[in-house]
Amino acid sequence: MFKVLVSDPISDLGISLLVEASDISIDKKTGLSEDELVAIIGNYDALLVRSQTRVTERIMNAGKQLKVIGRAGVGVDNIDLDAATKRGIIVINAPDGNTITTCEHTFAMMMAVARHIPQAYLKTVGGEWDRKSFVGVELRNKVLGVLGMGRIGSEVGARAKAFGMEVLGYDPFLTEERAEKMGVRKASVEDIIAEADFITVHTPLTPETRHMIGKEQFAKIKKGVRIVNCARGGIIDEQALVEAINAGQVAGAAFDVFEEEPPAPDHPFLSHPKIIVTPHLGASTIEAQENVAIDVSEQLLHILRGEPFKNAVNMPPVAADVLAKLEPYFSLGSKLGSFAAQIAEGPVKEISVTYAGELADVDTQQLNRHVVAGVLAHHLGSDQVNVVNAMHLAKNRDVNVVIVKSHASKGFTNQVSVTLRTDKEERLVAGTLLNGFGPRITQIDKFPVDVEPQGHVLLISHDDKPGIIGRVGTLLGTRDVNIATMQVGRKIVGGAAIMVLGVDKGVTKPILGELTALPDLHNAKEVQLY
Ligand SMILES: NC(=O)C1=CN([C@@H]2O[C@H](COP(=O)(O)OP(=O)(O)OC[C@H]3O[C@@H](n4cnc5c(N)ncnc54)[C@H](O)[C@@H]3O)[C@@H](O)[C@H]2O)C=CC1
Ligand SMILES: O=C(O)C(=O)COP(=O)(O)O
Repeated sequence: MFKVLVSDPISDLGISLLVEASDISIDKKTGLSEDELVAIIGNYDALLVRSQTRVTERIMNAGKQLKVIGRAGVGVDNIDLDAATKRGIIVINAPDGNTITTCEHTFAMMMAVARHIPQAYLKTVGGEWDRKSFVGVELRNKVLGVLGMGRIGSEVGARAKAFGMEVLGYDPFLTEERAEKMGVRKASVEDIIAEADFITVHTPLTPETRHMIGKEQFAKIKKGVRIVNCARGGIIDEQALVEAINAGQVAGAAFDVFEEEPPAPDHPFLSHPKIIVTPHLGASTIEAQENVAIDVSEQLLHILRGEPFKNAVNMPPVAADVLAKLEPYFSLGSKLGSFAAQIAEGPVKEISVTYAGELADVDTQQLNRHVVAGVLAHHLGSDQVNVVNAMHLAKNRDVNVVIVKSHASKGFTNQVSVTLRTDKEERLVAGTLLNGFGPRITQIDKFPVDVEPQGHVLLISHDDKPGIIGRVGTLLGTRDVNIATMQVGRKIVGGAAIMVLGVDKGVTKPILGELTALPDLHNAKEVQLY
């Protein structure tokens, strides 16, 4: 049974998939402090949050069983991603489900600031009939500057055109071609500062976007501009904005998000007549909350059940068609890595993975991680290593990872070869997926073999001499070790050879010692593959 903690208000309907799953038990505990979370997180396999819960390194360290953190929404700035990656905790989000809702909130805010709706409402319900103070402006024929033309920014741009606005878009990834397709003018931040009557920001908060509009920009900004922020507090310098409004440079602002949430009671925005605010409501519609909760619940289930999943925030993205090609190789890849790690002596310096055949043309990043995780799990423990932290751990330990692609496949449609270089030796284990037979180890060092990578495997190196198979069989028999399968590999008659035995149970160190002491036998190692 997997235990999931929901620590922010998340749509019940959206998480019904989890509620109904027989292998999941859910606890909902919202509004917990960091200390309270630290005290209970050790019981949970997954944590589901929105933006309120700050998922700190302390919480993750206490979450000994924590495998996945699900963010029902876009921004993951409330989650310490580095700490999650280090600990191998997968972080997923639901980036698509609240795009339209947040775009619509941006328009609600833009129109509200253009027509002074909140201020007029307050006066009217207070008993005043003031029609003079609230003369607004039209959106039509105005220039809208959109900083950040991602999911939400693009939707805002598209709708702004319906209002008759001219849209200037700035985004480091906005090409001339895409801008043209969207009917948007590709612009620089400077163009937008100089020309826009309304500016709306839709970027994440990063060191680069922090105070993207600050003192310097306000000094040059078009007089009378109105500014909307439904993305993240801090993209616009709050203090500089207040000064620019007070100086008459900026006509008004509408903010859904704050540098610190909730803002302190004496935050200047809360009492400013020209600034309207909402309490981070951008994603708060019934539809968006259902969408994001469904998306994140689906992914969470896959991850907890050990099924392949598409995207994680702390892993490189992989396209569905690429995933379909790679997925069958995940288990083979980690077993090859594990096999190689178990036979190689000495600390690993380099993991070299060669993909031959059709895999040579596929983006194998995800598969690389499975191989590397397989190698490292042998040394660091399978509970410590997974596909999220494998590359990070390798780098931290100065283990070089080399990926080689080759179209020569030695007769197999695809072959994955893992070579480990330690400070003592170099070992190679290669394998393939055989149609109808599943994964197979096809080569160990220079010897071709055909071995199912499963269970307990004995790898014996010996001289190719008559009688050796009998001696090994007899010794194992007298020690009550049943041989299920046997393969011998040699390059030349009478030369060096290997024997690969599938055995029904683990072989103890003393038995391995006895095997090694047999005449013409050089080494015996047990490899466990699960
Ligand atoms: N108020 C709310 O409740 C909500 C807020 N958000 C926030 O809205 C923002 C946008 O969300 P999405 O559109 O879904 O994200 P997105 O990732 O689709 O778009 C962000 C865009 O910002 C661009 N960008 C990055 N650095 C930039 C820079 N220095 N200058 C200009 N553009 C830059 C990126 O290239 C990307 O195209 C995020 O910060 C997200 O957390 C999202 C949903 C709800
Ligand atoms: O999805 C986002 O980035 C948001 O900011 C929405 O936050 P929320 O889920 O409403 O706390």
